[in-house]
Amino acid sequence: MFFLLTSFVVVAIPYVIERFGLRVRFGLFALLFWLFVFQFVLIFSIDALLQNFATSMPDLLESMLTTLGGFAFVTIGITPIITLVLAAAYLLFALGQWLFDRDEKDMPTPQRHFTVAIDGPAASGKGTLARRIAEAYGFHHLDTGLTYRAVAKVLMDQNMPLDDEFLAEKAARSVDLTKLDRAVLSAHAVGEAASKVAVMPAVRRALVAMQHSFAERPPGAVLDGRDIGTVVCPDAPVKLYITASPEARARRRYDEIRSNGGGANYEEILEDLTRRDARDMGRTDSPLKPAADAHLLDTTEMDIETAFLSAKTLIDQALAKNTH
Ligand SMILES: Nc1ncnc2c1ncn2[C@@H]1O[C@H](COP(=O)(O)OP(=O)(O)OP(=O)(O)O)[C@@H](O)[C@H]1O
Ligand SMILES: Nc1ccn([C@H]2C[C@H](O)[C@@H](COP(=O)(O)O)O2)c(=O)n1
Repeated sequence: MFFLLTSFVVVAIPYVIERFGLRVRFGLFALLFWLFVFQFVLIFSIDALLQNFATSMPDLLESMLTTLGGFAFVTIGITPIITLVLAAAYLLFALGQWLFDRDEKDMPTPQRHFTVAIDGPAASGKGTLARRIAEAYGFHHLDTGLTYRAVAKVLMDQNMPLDDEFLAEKAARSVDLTKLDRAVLSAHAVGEAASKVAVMPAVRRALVAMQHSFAERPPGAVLDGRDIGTVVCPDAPVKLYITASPEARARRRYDEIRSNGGGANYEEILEDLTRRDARDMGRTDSPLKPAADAHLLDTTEMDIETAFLSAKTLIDQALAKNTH
């Protein structure tokens, strides 16, 4: 029993090395190895047998058998050598494969990215929420409204008309995402002009291309605007559509301007927001609307932190799905 068990373990050793050490499935090396051992033992046994047999024979027969034994040893003896060469070649091949696989595993996998798309009307709180999410998750943030404002600012600075699509497209192509100055671009007049240039398809095409590549930055990006979930990032795993009543939004904008030391008229702001909503929702190209799979978040009665916690639940769920 002990002999049987030991023999089994010895026989299994080359297979174990091959299967679990080099992670090769076939067991070819083990087969060649044992074939070699078998051939080797067989040849020596035949040779020894013939030599033994020959000594008990008359001289002539003995020399014939010895010659035959030697001849058999040389010719049949080649087969274990061939087997050995084959086994060695196969072992080298398997070793190479193992090293190659290991190198491939060590290679950095393409970096993953995660996109949060946020849309909504002016002053709904999407920018505030986007910044909060980006900060919490270490994601990049792009306020796409600033890109349209940047186009409008270029045209305004050069006294160019706001309805010339050719000039506006040229301005759009010159936008540098790293140089969007919120302080300069947040002026009321720039926002009004931005809403006008944003209706031009050529401008949108140029800006959407930039926004789309921004969305692919690892480890993740949060983009807020009007068409992020519908056009810029239709495959985003999390899409939020933020709303609030026009009155609540006008109140927030009013408070914002006042707290920055500016003068403001609530009625005028409300009127302005309503006009802006109509233009953003009514244009033909990429109108403001929730994507079919967007989560609606009405923040009229919701403070910033509660809005963030609602978004966080959705993002955490999507992130958990993404890693499985
Ligand atoms: N849930 C909220 N409750 C109260 N105030 C809020 C809330 N969310 C945002 N605000 C405030 O409302 C104002 C407008 O918010 P924000 O700039 O984020 O809106 P927006 O949708 O990005 O606007 P725009 O499209 O014009 O850039 C800010 O002063 C912000 O602090
Ligand atoms: N993805 C976007 C972002 C903005 N716009 C337009 C609509 C707005 O009237 C204007 C300025 O945006 P804000 O900075 O106020 O958010 O830009 C758009 O069409 N698409």
